[in-house]
Amino acid sequence: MTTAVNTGGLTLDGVGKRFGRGTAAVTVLDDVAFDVPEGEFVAVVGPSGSGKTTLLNTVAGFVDPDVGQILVNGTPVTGPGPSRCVVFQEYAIFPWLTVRRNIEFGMRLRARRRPAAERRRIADRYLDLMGLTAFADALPKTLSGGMRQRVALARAYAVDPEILLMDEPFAALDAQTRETMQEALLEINQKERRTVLFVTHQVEEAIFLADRVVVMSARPARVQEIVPVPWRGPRHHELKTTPEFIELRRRIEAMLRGGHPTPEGQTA
Ligand SMILES: Nc1ncnc2c1ncn2[C@@H]1O[C@H](COP(=O)(O)OP(=O)(O)OP(=O)(O)O)[C@@H](O)[C@H]1O
Repeated sequence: MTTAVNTGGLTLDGVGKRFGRGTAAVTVLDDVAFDVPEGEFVAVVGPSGSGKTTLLNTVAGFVDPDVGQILVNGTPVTGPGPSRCVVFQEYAIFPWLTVRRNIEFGMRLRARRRPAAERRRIADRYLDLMGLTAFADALPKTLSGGMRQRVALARAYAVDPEILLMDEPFAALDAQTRETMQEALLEINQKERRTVLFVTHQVEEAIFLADRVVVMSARPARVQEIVPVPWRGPRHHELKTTPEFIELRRRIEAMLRGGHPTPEGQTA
């Protein structure tokens, strides 16, 4: 079964955010601007504490920017809404619901609510795509961390938002599970192209997953550079050990160590 995928484009237009007042005020985001065209996977990397989560939260509508605006398909974001769905680092799934019910739950909250039989069909599809069919009736506590994140991803895809937002979704997983999850995410996104904004600490993860990597400066976060990732089509972990990949990773890591915005006009 193929489903019409509900995807859209994202624009960040001069987004700025300060927290606190007076001498205690901290500017976290400064004139952040970039586009994520429909169906593109963009990863955001930046030094620790630079404002990556704040950036994602402004797109989610959890945090209001002080200046600038965020547009989803040309419509300004004024708060949280069904056009965007966030996958967090912690397993934001309900412990008292089975895997299937967790996946169906997100769909029940949508304004454009689908009939129960259709919700079930869609849940079946994502159970299958995320390798969860055998665990459909299991409770989350019986699952490993990786499997629980699979449920969170399946639920986000099933909700069918225009934009998927992911905030370090694999950070709590061990290295091997993290690699498996990266491949699982690439696979599902290969089958169903979505617009994704993915925040991560790991440059390697960003390059491996994304079409483009937005490199942020140290706080206040500005866009230092937007780096296109040259590989198209299916990616496998061996890619990470190729000279081209390692060179790109080193380049981005060097930018992060520099940590300061490039002069005006050089930002992408
Ligand atoms: N609600 C808030 N009130 C005040 N300060 C805040 C608030 N939210 C975030 N900050 C501050 O903004 C800065 C950026 O935080 P943020 O979590 O966005 O960075 P990050 O790049 O995601 O960090 P990390 O890489 O460590 O996860 C931090 O100094 C943080 O303390």
